[in-house]
Amino acid sequence: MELQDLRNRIDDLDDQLLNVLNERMELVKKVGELKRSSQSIIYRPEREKQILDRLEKRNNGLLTRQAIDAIFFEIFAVSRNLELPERVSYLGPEGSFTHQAAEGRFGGMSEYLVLPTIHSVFESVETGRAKFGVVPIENNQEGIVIETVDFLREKNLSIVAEILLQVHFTFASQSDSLKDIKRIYSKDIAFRQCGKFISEYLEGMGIELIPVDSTSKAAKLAGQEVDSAAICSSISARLFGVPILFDNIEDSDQNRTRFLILAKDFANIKSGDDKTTIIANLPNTNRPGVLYEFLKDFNDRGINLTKIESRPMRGEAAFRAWFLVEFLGHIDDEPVKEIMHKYGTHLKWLGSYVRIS
Ligand SMILES: C=C(O[C@@H]1C=C(C(=O)O)C=C[C@H]1O)C(=O)O
Repeated sequence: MELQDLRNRIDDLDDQLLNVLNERMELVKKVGELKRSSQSIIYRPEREKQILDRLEKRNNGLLTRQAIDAIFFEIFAVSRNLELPERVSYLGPEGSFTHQAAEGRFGGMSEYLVLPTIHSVFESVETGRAKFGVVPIENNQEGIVIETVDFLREKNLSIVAEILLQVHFTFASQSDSLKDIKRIYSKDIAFRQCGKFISEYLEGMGIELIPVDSTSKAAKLAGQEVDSAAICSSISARLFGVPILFDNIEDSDQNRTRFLILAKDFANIKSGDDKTTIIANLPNTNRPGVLYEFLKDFNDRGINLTKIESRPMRGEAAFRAWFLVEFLGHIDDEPVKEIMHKYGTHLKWLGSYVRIS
């Protein structure tokens, strides 16, 4: 078939797609009206998951699950904006991995509020300046993001969903020869995560490694100086127009960051494959076995714990800790309810949401 024939057929299909999408939007609009009249929540991650799972099962074409997710997350985001535009804040700067995570879930059309600190993201959601906030919570090579964990306890926000992002770093510079590069900008954590690339390609060349606040700031600087380079995300290299010389330069291809979407007073309906996050301020009984007994309650009920992170009780002279605890299951599951009831105000429920990781 000739190129023009193929393109004509693509045009026909696009016409059909456009009609079907418009038809879908009509239905979404009606759902929006129903939700508004019953004051219910617009964003339903568990419904979106159900749609994606169903499509994956039905799929017999070239599209991978990842591709289906990417296309449909965009459709969902456009739909939600039609139901009610909702602003999303995220930990910036633009081009950060959190930006990438937020856009992956809320699409290119949402209104974004770029904020400089994790604290300001929490605050924007608390004050209602944004409906949703996106923050990192952990990296599987570097561990927990302490600021996020501490604000989860301090503030009164709910976890709506989690996002998992595979972290890839690129080496970007306006110079096309490594010999001409005098300095590399990046975040200290990124220098660490790309140690092998740096020692194999750049050692002994007298190149200075300069840590800056964010990888997108690194990209911005590398865009202003021809003899500099940045180790940054591909999204920020593109944002600042710095050519990418090497892609995926991280030591480990297992490098993933987990992000949380936060909102005020949000509760998901059970999806059947959920995760729950709670804060445990266990009773200060001064007897052995308090933590052991708490964990045993999960074990006895066959609840799979996925994380326990210990943090200090600030403002006390004693060395006491509180815990961020995550497990598989939903707050409406009977065994989970039992534990919540047993410990009462010692536990704070942050959310039950569709499990991704
Ligand atoms: C249309 C709805 O609202 C939102 C949009 C969805 C969609 O586009 O299919 C799905 C879930 C919600 O996040 C719905 O709840 O069904």
